[in-house]
Amino acid sequence: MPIGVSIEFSGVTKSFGPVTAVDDLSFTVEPGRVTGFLGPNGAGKTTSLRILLGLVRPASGTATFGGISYRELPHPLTTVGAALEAASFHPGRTARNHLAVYATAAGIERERIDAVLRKVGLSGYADRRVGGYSLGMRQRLGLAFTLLGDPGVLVLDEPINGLDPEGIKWIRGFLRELAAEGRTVLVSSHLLSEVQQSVDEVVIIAKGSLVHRGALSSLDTDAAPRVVVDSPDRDALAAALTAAGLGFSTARTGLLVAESDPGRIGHLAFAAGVELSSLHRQKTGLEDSFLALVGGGDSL
Ligand SMILES: Nc1ncnc2c1ncn2[C@@H]1O[C@H](COP(=O)(O)OP(=O)(O)OP(=O)(O)O)[C@@H](O)[C@H]1O
Repeated sequence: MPIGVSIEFSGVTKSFGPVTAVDDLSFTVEPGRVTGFLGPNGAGKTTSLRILLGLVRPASGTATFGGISYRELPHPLTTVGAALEAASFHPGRTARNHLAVYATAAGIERERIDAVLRKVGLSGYADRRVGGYSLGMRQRLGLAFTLLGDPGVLVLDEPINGLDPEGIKWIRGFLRELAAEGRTVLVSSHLLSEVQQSVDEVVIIAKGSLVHRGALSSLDTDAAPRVVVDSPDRDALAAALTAAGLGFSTARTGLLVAESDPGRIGHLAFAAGVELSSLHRQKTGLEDSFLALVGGGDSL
């Protein structure tokens, strides 16, 4: 079993004309865990992964596998398995045939083909034409390809995109299994909810910059505590909050106040003669914390 090496981004910056796609990005991804690389559409995830895989040259900084850039790896296919875009397979050829072409080109022995097909649950379909495969089966074949060289590092761009519920359930277990085998698994997604059940760690970027790095559970506590309060007379409530020097934003269910104690808001409203229709501490789910970090607004 190959040992996973860490993925290291250090001060990576890349612009396309006036657009800064990746901005001084630094983080490390460790083996033995599934790490979610998260951010809204356009945050710079794909560009970062393309830089990591030597497909795009950064303006500055380095992205390496244990200190070695992809292009300098002596055996790239046996070190890193990567699936960036939805793989396109010739519809007239079988899964086995596709993998055989790559295996031959990379000098990988034929036994690996059956091993990877088994691993992704495609053994029974190995000799069928890919044209008849469902999207989920194609995704599995793409993953089989990434595993062909038995790499210690897996880099997967939006692998859950487009999968049906059964496929999603399968891939969650699959990613966990790969990490449990000691591999480094980096999985990008623009939806935290999509990968929440598969990842141990998160790297969150927005507008090309790192906004959060830590265990998935760290997202729960990082969100600033807030109180949600509403009144039949919102304007009067807003005026009372402003007069007390409290910052707030407006959400569908009320005003979100940068304050952890609902009692303080209740007292303040009472003192200002403002009737309240609701008052509670905001329940911050992981998704709320994520959206707050990436500037996605309030999902209340
Ligand atoms: N080849 C390119 N030429 C010009 N602009 C680009 C190019 N590649 C990416 N960009 C821009 O860089 C920014 C980051 O794009 P990127 O695809 O890396 O984001 P992303 O987080 O992967 O988003 P998505 O989930 O939508 O793919 C976007 O503003 C995008 O329009």
